[in-house]
Amino acid sequence: MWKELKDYHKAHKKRRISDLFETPDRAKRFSIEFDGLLFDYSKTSIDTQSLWLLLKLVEENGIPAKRDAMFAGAAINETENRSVLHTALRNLDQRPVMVDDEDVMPYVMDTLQRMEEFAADVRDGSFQGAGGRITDVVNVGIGGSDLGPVMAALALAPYHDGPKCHFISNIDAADATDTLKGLDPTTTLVIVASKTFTTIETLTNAKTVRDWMQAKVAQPAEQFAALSSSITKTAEFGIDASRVFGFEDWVGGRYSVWGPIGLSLMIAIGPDAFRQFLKGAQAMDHHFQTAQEKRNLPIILALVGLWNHQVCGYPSRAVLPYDQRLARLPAYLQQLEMESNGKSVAMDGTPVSQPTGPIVWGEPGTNGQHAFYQLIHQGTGVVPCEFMIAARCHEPELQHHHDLLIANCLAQSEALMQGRSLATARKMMAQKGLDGDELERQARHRVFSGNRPSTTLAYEKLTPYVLGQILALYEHRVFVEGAILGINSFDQWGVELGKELATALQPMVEGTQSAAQKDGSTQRLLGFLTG
Ligand SMILES: O=P(O)(O)OC[C@H]1O[C@](O)(CO)[C@@H](O)[C@@H]1O
Repeated sequence: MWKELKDYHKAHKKRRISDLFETPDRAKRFSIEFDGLLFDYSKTSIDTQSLWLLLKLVEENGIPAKRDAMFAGAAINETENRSVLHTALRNLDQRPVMVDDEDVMPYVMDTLQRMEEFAADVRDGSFQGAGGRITDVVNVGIGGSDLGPVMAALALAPYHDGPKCHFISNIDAADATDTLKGLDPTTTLVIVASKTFTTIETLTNAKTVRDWMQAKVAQPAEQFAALSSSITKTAEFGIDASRVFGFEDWVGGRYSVWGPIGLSLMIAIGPDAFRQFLKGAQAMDHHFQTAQEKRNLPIILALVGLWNHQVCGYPSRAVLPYDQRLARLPAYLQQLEMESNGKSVAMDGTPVSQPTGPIVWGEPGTNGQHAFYQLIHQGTGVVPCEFMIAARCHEPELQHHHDLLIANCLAQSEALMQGRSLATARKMMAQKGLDGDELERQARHRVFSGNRPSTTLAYEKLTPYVLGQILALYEHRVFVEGAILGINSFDQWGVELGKELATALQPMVEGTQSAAQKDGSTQRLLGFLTG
């Protein structure tokens, strides 16, 4: 099917997206409305025929069966022989989910209840620090043990009514130093978040925070909680089992915000709002499992991605939330998408036949407009843009800001599609009184080629429920893209080599081992940095 798709794209390369709107109901036919969301992909070059071909990819690759296998607990993470069951964490109906003939739901619900009880105790002051009621929570984690709660805590800022959340992730001492500055160790709760509890950044930071606390608190371990799948290692660190919230290896790090890794978020927004977050994701799970393929949001979002990257050959995609509180969403999606689908071999170990995941990047609008949009509009490459925007903001008294935000968001996708012709640019310059060569020269700088694809995901308001929907939508998009590409979206071997080499380099940096075996560049840099 790839060949048919590429041939079709080639044959219609010159056609403009704006011309596709000659079909009067295009905006309706190439959009999906579901549960308060509107996903518009009519401003892409996908037409009826290419959509049909793309849907064939879904059929040919057995996506419905693969999806059902994931939800049912099959070990689809074949390189680690693991099930992939982050969906179980938001399976609030408690439909049984079997792993090795055992229903995991009682464990999931028991952990959720323990988290809720602990969060309630922290929020109402039943759980106290040495200096009294907890005022601040510091989550120490990295990657999937950081990005989800960081992103969601910012996204849901209007719902915060608990202690303030802080996050330390980087091994750079600046992160711990700057985060702890101004915090009172006697009223701070530290959550050490690490699935494996072996990650060097997290363990180093956790020890540093413990030392910081030790100066003022006699028993710092009593103000520590842990989120991990290794109860042995958390015990070795000295954290009491009553404050350890576990999850199994069938929850991947970048898919883990729904369970214990979301504890800091739950403490900030409260257990009820956290349940709403889970409910939004659960609604998306249900939609993904039941909606017809061509009306299925994750499937269509995945197909748009495959069309733009694998078929049209655009190397990256930009995530552009017109929602300041989604400022960390691009970073979250970078891990979700690039750690999942940045692979070079198929499930069976043979080289892939298609390029795999694209580069994902982005920033919120309107800030991005005053930074990199120049390249998006007039650069030589095409960057498919994924806009996001809420119908309503949390600040009704500042509605005029939101009106401008909406106008800007819609203006960008319109400009990307329509562009500005040389004829129009010439007219503009003539109106300015230019003529001859100077008119021509100036006009050419003001041409926008247009015909650049974008999608827009519009939602009612950024509530916990909606955030849950959006994140689950993107998770399933990653799954569909990965399954169609035949790769394993749930391992991350590509991060291992760097970790191994860092461990080997440490004694060389400390000066206890010679670097003579290293390449010339590494030796010279080591000399400069440590000499
Ligand atoms: O939660 P852990 O085990 O500390 O791992 C943190 C992160 O490290 C990785 O394993 C690799 O960067 C991610 O997949 C994971 O989210």
